[in-house]
Amino acid sequence: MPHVIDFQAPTSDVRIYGNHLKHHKTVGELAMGKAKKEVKKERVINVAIVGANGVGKSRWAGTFHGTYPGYYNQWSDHRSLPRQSVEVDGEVWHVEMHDLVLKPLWEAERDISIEYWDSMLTQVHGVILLYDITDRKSYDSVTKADYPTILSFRERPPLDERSVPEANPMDEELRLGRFRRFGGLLVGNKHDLVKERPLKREVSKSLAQEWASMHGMKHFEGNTFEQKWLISIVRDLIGQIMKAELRDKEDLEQRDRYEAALKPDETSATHKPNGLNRLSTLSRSFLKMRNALPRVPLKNKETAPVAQPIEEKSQWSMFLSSNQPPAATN
Ligand SMILES: Nc1nc2c(ncn2[C@@H]2O[C@H](COP(=O)(O)OP(=O)(O)OP(=O)(O)O)[C@@H](O)[C@H]2O)c(=O)[nH]1
Repeated sequence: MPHVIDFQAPTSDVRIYGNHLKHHKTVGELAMGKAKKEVKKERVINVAIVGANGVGKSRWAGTFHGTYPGYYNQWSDHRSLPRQSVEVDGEVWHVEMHDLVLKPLWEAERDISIEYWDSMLTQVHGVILLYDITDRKSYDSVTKADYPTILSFRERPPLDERSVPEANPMDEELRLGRFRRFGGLLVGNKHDLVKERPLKREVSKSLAQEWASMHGMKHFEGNTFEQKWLISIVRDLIGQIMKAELRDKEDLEQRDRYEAALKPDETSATHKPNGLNRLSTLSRSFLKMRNALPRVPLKNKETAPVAQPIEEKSQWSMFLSSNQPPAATN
């Protein structure tokens, strides 16, 4: 699995969907007149902007990509989506923003293409949960329906494995593509409206902040007017993506160590798990120590003390065994 820490050399073309989404490439730019080669790390990532109709997703994506108020329609051709470059710590991240309405999914509409959603929701690196702060329903739907829907797609096995029950659920594809953590942000849009008329606010900031921190996310409020601000939000999201991938990497390494410990050792005649062989050094030194101790002969059966049965007494016996009152002490 590609990780942020471990950038790979370019291999193939960067297509839109599939694991190659996470493709990293390294480009070297030979600065004119300079002997030193300046290397910049680049990466293409996909971000989903999710929310109810009318919260401002298209405008958010359009302003972020610098195409608003031009035509922006993600349904027409995914391959023509623009990429916005965001620099974080000297690394360039080319971000593709996909504006998604998940309502047809959680309402289980019949004519939706599950393959599309499956590839989309399992492959995105980051998610912006967008709501309109003047519309409580939009907040409820993004937190109570959209977010759980995304999680449900990330957690289930790939479509092709669902039809093959005996497939190993932990194969390479699954290790890399599924169960991946993602970066997430909760963003309240149309803040300009409450600035002018505070009574229009339907979602309190503290409520949204609390929800976000409960789900390990950051929360922001703003509007879609300024590209600079939207880029700064995405920069934050990239930070979350990096953290998520680091945690995934740690999980995989831990699981690899665990699996390696359980693998049979080919050099040994008896197929002891590697873990036991590793332990054997420890157990050998323990045996050495034990053998070095002075030997105490074991008592045979006759000389060994015989355990005496404990006389069973009622818990009240101390009061009942004698009718004599305790002798007075002078
Ligand atoms: N006041 C204000 N209006 C906004 C803001 N962002 C978007 N809008 C307006 O909200 C309306 C809906 O915006 P869209 O970007 O089409 O919303 P959407 O979420 O893509 O809606 P659907 O395409 O129906 O899913 C438009 O009239 C936008 O101009 C904002 O930050 N402030």
